[in-house]
Amino acid sequence: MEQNMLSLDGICCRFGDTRAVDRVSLDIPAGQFVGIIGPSGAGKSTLLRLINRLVERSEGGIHFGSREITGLRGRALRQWRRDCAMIFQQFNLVDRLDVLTNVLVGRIADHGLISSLTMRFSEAERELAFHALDRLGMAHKALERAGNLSGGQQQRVAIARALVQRPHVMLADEPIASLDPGNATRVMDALRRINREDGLTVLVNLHTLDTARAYCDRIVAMRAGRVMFDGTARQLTPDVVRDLYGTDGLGQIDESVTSTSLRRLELA
Ligand SMILES: Nc1ncnc2c1ncn2[C@@H]1O[C@H](COP(=O)(O)OP(=O)(O)OP(=O)(O)O)[C@@H](O)[C@H]1O
Repeated sequence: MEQNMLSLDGICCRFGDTRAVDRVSLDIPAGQFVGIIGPSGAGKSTLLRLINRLVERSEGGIHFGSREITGLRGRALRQWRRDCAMIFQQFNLVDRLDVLTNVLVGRIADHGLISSLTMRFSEAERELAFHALDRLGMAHKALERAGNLSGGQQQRVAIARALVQRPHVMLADEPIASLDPGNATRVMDALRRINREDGLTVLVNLHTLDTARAYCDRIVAMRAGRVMFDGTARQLTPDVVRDLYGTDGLGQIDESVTSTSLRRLELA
């Protein structure tokens, strides 16, 4: 098995009668930048949460290289959660702490209880955190209160916090959904740069087709828990988009997949 290949094999997740994720199988090679698109309720968030075990699968398996993920417990599960860092639409920073300390929180999993509680970090860790901020163009804000930053800046700090975990996989659940276009571009650029420079696998849930087409090596489209399309941006033709979101047009399309982006696709 290819080292660090993330493999989902017939993975299912049910909530009562709802099949949030329904028999999804994907092989994601190390270093791929994968965008997951689809209408609201398609199962995109649940898929990412299954991978990092925030929700449990009903059926199927997940492997990372030779490691079987769905059975991990205790220490091994904590290690896996470090290996696949997650970032969210809400940046989840501690507003009243400074930016550097927020990034250092990403190291806490490596600490014992006492040093975590007192938040004592080594000089090497502080340097690591500072370096991560620098890569995201945020080093100059290191000592500022996190709550004073803009949304885009907070999301870049959240990415820096994820990076100091030294993950192999980055799971990003709608990381730009609450950002203006300029900040959305800065965050997506940062994710792609890290993906290219570190060979980090990135799975990102996106609401806009244009962004998925611009950034992703591979686009996976979901509807009603199933994978309806898996291919490159070039293969995601207007016909495929219409099939995905329904022929009766924009009514079924998630509102942020705008008519403008669809029209642009049609003209392409
Ligand atoms: N914890 C839960 N309990 C019950 N149902 C859930 C839970 N989480 C998700 N669901 C349901 O599973 C389905 C898939 O939800 P999910 O959030 O994964 O979709 P999504 O594609 O990420 O949607 P969105 O783009 O709106 O965030 C939906 O029908 C949702 O209502």
